[in-house]
Amino acid sequence: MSEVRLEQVVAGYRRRPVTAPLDLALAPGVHVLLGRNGAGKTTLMRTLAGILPPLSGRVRVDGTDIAEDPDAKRRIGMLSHRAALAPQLTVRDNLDFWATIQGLPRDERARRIAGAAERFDIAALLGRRTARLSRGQLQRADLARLLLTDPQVLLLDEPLTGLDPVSAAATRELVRDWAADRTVLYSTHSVPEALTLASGILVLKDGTIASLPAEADREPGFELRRTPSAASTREDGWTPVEVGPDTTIGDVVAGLVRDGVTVSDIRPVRADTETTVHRLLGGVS
Ligand SMILES: Nc1ncnc2c1ncn2[C@@H]1O[C@H](COP(=O)(O)OP(=O)(O)OP(=O)(O)O)[C@@H](O)[C@H]1O
Repeated sequence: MSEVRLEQVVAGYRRRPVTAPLDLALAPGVHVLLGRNGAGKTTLMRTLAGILPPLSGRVRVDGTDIAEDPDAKRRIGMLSHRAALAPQLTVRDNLDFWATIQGLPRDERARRIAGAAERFDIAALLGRRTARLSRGQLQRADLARLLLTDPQVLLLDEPLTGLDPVSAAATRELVRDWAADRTVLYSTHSVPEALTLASGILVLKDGTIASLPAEADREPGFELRRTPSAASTREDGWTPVEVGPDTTIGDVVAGLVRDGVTVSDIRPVRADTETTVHRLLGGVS
């Protein structure tokens, strides 16, 4: 089990910071990273993987700075949405090359490649050049590549993109299995996918990260029954009213009286997870 920690990490490119200084600790489990296009999810993941050096700050795995210790960096593996496999090489040569640069001896490489081929159902593809694989086949080969060295921290950048529903479901199952004893950071644009997988949801916006608050801490709101404006009433007869964090039920009633609105009932509610995620992403004001 490994923990990853960001300490005042600014992720970005030369002369172009993408994030503010970030502090974040990720324990084993699936942490889903959401953010609008261009928010910086890939940039952040590449920084966590040690592919892109942070403009400032440190990335630590189990307390060790990955910039100072190659063994700590090897505990992290990243799956990009563009596969990290050379198109002119066969799948077997790609896997063997990857295992070689990770320092595995020949016998061990052959053993692990055979195991990964079975696990990811790519035995029949080992002799094919990766340029000739379909998107889903390439994805499976890249997952096999990633898991050859059994990294304890997995960074998965939109791993289901382009997969058919059966392959997507199988990959989701794998992610759940891995997260039992590994730390997984998983980026996606799908809020429902995030909700089914995540033990924690992180939203990257304007260079900063917000964690989804626990249900009990969600922003409160109120619902009214039988308002005169039937058009804004939901099928169940209740109409949601959004309010600020300190608004009391008395404030809502006073507002209704002032506006001459009659209601038969009023009840406090808390925003559901999906609404809260959309609000954090900036889609709902
Ligand atoms: N190699 C690069 N050099 C300079 N800027 C880059 C580079 N790659 C990405 N950027 C910029 O960094 C910002 C963040 O991009 P990034 O790809 O990390 O966002 P993202 O959240 O992964 O987006 P998407 O959801 O569209 O994949 C964008 O403004 C992008 O233009």
